[in-house]
Amino acid sequence: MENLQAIKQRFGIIGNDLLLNRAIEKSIRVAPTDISVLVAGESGVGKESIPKIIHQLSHRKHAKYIAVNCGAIPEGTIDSELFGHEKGSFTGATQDRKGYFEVADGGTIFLDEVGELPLTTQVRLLRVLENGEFIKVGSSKVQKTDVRIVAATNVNMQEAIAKEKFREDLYYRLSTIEIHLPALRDRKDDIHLLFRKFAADFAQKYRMPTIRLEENAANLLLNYRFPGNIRQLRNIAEQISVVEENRMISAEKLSQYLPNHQGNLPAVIGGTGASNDFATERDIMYKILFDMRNDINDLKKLTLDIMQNGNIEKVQEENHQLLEKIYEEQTKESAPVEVLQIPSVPNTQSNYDFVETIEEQESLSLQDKEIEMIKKSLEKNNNKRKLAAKELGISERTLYRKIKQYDL
Ligand SMILES: Nc1ncnc2c1ncn2[C@@H]1O[C@H](COP(=O)(O)OP(=O)(O)OP(=O)(O)O)[C@@H](O)[C@H]1O
Repeated sequence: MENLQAIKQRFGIIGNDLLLNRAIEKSIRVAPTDISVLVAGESGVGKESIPKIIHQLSHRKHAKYIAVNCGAIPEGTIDSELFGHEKGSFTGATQDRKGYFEVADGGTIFLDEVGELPLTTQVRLLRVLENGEFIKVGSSKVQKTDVRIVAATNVNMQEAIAKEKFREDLYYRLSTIEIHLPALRDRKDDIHLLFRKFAADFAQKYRMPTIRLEENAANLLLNYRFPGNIRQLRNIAEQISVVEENRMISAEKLSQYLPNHQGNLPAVIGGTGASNDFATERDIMYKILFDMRNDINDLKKLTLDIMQNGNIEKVQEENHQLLEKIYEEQTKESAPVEVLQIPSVPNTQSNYDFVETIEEQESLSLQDKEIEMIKKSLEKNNNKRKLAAKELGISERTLYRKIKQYDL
């Protein structure tokens, strides 16, 4: 059996918790067999690494590994995605299409969020599990495939069965072996280890010094419940790494990043909980508006100087400090230097570059805003995707897709 530490390193798994180790050991042991595995655990605990370990340590490792987010595929197309379709079987089916079960023949399919599968698809899946048979949408020909299935869920499957949302027979077929990953709050010894690793990663990514926690902040982190588990811890480490100028983080500072934290620390602005989030948000908005107003005034002055005084060198000399400030800010955001230099002769090419850069930055900041709003809503709704999707005015599936897309 491959060494546990080596596996953790190979798959980027951090932590020494006993339950985590057991889950990995179980994966290693079950890998060489063809047994179906169900990975269970709350959202964000790291379920995705288990099927990868299983596939890589199995005789199937040279064949395909396909991960499917069952919750992210629209109900109308999921059968076609999984099992393929024949040309003309529905409007838009202009060609025959192979499904994942055909493509992954000889390999492994990871069915993430398996509890989201529609009941009709569950019937098809049961058949594959029982005898390796499936039928393409719109076809009558039975095809064979040899695929190992690893599924994952963060919903209580017993409840789903009781509510008749999930077939009991399929559940038993899928969960011949069940591997449970513990919630982060139940593996407290790993919290710091993970935080330090993420802090170091983000320091490298954003080329800034690593953030560190003061002792009381470290204690605060240990006692937080982490409804979003490791995904949430990672996001917190990223937010603090990017936003905080002082790299030594106090408990007071940290508490601003822990939604619904019920600690006794003095609130920085306003009350606690959600209202505090909004108070903080409002203050941030004021600060942004204030900074923007100053920037606009600076730019107005600069433009006026250029218009009134045709001598660029003189304008540069007189506005030395302002230009230095702009230069500094822009290089921090790694914008191209050409944008910041005032050309002494008109240069259409560099003007064009400038427009492009602005557009690119705007679309990037729009994406950032979207990410920020999703994160906020998830935190506010205790990671309940249904509530967050409702609040954001998007479908649960869209939200699910975006969470995956942005790795939230
Ligand atoms: N032990 C770990 N070490 C380092 N990073 C981890 C660990 N566990 C999880 N992560 C990171 O946390 C994030 C969430 O992990 P993952 O997507 O596997 O969670 P999940 O349990 O599948 O969640 P969901 O049920 O919402 O899909 C990922 O960025 C992953 O890399």
